Amino acid sequence: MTVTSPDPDPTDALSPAPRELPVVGHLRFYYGPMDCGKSTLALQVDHNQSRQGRQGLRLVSRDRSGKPRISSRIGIARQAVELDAGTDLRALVRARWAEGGRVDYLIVDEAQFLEPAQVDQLAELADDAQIDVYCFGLATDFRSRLFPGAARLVELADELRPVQVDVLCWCGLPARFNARVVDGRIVRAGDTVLVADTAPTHTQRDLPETPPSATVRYQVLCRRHFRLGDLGVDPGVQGQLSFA
Ligand SMILES: Nc1ncnc2c1ncn2[C@@H]1O[C@H](COP(=O)(O)OP(=O)(O)O)[C@@H](O)[C@H]1O
Ligand SMILES: Cc1cn([C@H]2C[C@H](O)[C@@H](COP(=O)(O)O)O2)c(=O)[nH]c1=O
Repeated sequence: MTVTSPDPDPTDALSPAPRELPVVGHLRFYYGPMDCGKSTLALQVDHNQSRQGRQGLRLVSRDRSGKPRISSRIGIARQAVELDAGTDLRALVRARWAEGGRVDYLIVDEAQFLEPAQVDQLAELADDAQIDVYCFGLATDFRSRLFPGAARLVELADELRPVQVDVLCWCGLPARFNARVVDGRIVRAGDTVLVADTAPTHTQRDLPETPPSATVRYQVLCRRHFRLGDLGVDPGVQGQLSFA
């Protein structure tokens, strides 16, 4: 008796035997200059995840509002857990589990301020606890150097995604650089961390080599104008000129 095997499936040669893939979370870093919409995107991702019944935590470090929240200039804001340099992110997740909650995803805004070790903790949560981690933040500081937290994210993240919305330099070119402007002048030295907005605000503390209660703001520039330290015409003055 001859035994014939069933006709081979013509797709067999192309499809290897199905293999169970391990379930893992992903660590993603969405980055871009100030004012490009990172916090807006963070809140959109949170909204879309929770709408599908997934449970997550919103985390933030030093939001411009000075409050524990993720706030977007487009006008929306949500409460978040404030992180400091000593926060163990694995302990935060464990605490939520202990309360009987699930953690399917984490949203981390101002992720440039994370300690490198905290980024390692996020990678551990993605790999070992299958948590999807979405980080949003600046890549580079006012000297165009990678923030330590951003550098670690570049090293460890599964996906690096530049935020798609272009912010423009005063000359019209896309702006990737965040200049720090103190009392109207670009500065190149100082502390890495100085929380402020793109609109001028009075500093909360004295800055080295500047008068007390200076005004500080950030301005996004193209590489050429960042290199030259050329801030263009002050937008307020420009407005007065064009309507004069
Ligand atoms: N009134 C407005 N109408 C439309 N878009 C706005 C308005 N105000 C702010 N935005 C958008 O919000 C962006 C800033 O969003 P935000 O999430 O605060 O940025 P980031 O977190 O990257 O600093 C701006 O680049 C602009 O696209
Ligand atoms: C360039 C630069 C920025 N910062 C601060 C300023 C703001 O508080 C945040 C960035 O906020 P955004 O949501 O991206 O607008 O970071 C800083 O501390 N040091 C810097 O060099």
